[in-house]
Amino acid sequence: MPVIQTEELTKQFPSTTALDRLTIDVEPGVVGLVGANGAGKSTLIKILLGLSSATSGRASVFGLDVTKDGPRIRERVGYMPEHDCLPADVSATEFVVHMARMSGLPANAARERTADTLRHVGLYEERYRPIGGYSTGMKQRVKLAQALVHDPEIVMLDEPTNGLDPGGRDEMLLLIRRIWADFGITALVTSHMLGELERIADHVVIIDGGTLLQSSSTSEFTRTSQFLVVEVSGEAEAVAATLSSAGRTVKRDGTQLVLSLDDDETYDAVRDAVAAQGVGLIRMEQRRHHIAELFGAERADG
Ligand SMILES: Nc1ncnc2c1ncn2[C@@H]1O[C@H](COP(=O)(O)OP(=O)(O)OP(=O)(O)O)[C@@H](O)[C@H]1O
Repeated sequence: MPVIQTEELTKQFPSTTALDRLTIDVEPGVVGLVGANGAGKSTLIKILLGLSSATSGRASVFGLDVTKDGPRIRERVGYMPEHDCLPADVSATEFVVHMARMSGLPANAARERTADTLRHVGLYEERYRPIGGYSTGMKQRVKLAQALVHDPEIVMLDEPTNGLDPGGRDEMLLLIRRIWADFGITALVTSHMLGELERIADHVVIIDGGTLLQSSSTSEFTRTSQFLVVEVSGEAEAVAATLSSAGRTVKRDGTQLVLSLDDDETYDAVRDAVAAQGVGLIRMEQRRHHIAELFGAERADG
């Protein structure tokens, strides 16, 4: 059963249509919600959480209507907001315990769950230091911890890698993947960076100007293309020349050769050319699409 469903969901602000008849189904797993700045990602999350109301259309979480069942939905959902919203002068432990208590956990359970969750996000050592002294990466982890502390069934994470350096981003992505893999908590993750979600998401929903561009499993997005990528240990130029003179269309891409996969004999042609040049064949495989290719390379890196 889908955990999130929307039907013709529309959100009209006075000067802009943030969501325009958006219809999506989200199945359990890690789900990437991708779109450029202003695409409508945060607006969708806020409607799902009952923080904002739709102009028209319907939305449900666990089959519960967001307009009628807000409190019951919020009991089962964790939310990590996009912007910095943490008090500087309290520790991670104090803050996350407070959020756990707000979710209805008794004092002892709140303390235990806080310790477990901060350990899970890698903040156990620093848990008694004031948040004001934390790095951006540590603050993002506190926000993630408060979203997880009441043991939700789904977490909605709005731009969790924002402001992080490449190492911090990788760590955050790994943590998100583990939320699903280790605890079975569905994660709806927004990002304007397509490449990073491709690495961790089971399913990707792409929106643009509030409308759905595509919703597919990640493997469907990254299906194989009609190009063969070849890497050789010796002189790639000579191999390329041999393939060209055998009538093959071949391009150099750095140290790799990329051939149009015209027919089954393409593989044999590569083996022959490699043998003729006396070089080693390191890799020969069908190239896969990257989700970012659908949108142009410039958006792939944010
Ligand atoms: N409270 C509001 N009042 C008026 N317009 C709004 C409001 N909130 C969002 N918008 C507009 O709705 C559109 C969608 O915004 P939204 O924040 O949902 O996009 P987003 O995909 O989350 O982008 P970002 O990553 O920049 O947050 C934008 O054009 C934005 O300016």
